[in-house]
Amino acid sequence: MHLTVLDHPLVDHKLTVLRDKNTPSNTFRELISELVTLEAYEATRDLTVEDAPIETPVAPIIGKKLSKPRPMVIPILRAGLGMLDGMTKLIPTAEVGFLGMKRDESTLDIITYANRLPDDLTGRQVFVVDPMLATGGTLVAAIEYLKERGAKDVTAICIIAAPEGLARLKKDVDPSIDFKVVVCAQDEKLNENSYIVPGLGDAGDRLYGLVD
Ligand SMILES: O=P(O)(O)OC[C@H]1O[C@H](OP(=O)(O)OP(=O)(O)O)[C@H](O)[C@@H]1O
Ligand SMILES: O=c1cc[nH]c(=O)[nH]1
Ligand SMILES: [Mg+2]
Repeated sequence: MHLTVLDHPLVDHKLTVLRDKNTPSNTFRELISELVTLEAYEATRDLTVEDAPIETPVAPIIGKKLSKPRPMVIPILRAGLGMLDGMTKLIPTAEVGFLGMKRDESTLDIITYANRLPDDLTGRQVFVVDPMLATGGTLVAAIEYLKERGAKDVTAICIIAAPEGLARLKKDVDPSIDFKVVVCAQDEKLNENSYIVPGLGDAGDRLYGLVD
């Protein structure tokens, strides 16, 4: 597993406003979108490209374009949906799949309630987006799901990670997968309810409000 923690003053500034409990939902959504675009710039360094001959108004050149198959972006619902438009702004040709997963807050079991993904992910560069990496249970389950469909190149883009979740990914993600993680910050720890400290609270609730 290869971990990148962004180190940039704009990221620090936006993340601080995002964490603030007084930041309203509309600003929170905008900041998530801006942060993921900055992360995506870093996370997409290894996208494969191929030669693309074109003519500028002045001369012919061999440029570069993204190779096929197109990259796949997979938000983990609900909170991951808040990161989708920031990703597709940067990679407008990406295909988008959806995974609906929810952590049972008392048992921490992962419930998968929706799946709209291609059956075959062989040869695809896959980007999973979810703002919070807490115990790591959700991401481990998501990656296992993608592996069953043939994915071998997976990058997780999260806003905040807990050390406990990163350690779990290191231990539990199959080493045959080329697996990278990009985060804006690695926080201190999990609390007794497995929320990230200092974190930002419940990302899904702050984006979309409470449902239950
Ligand atoms: O690392 P873990 O301990 O598995 O926790 C992280 C998960 O918890 C949050 O989702 P949640 O289950 O709250 O669902 P929601 O997006 O619908 O709010 C978050 O968006 C991750 O998916
Ligand atoms: O701190 C946390 C942990 C899990 N899910 C969240 O939304 N926030
Ligand atoms: Mg939630």
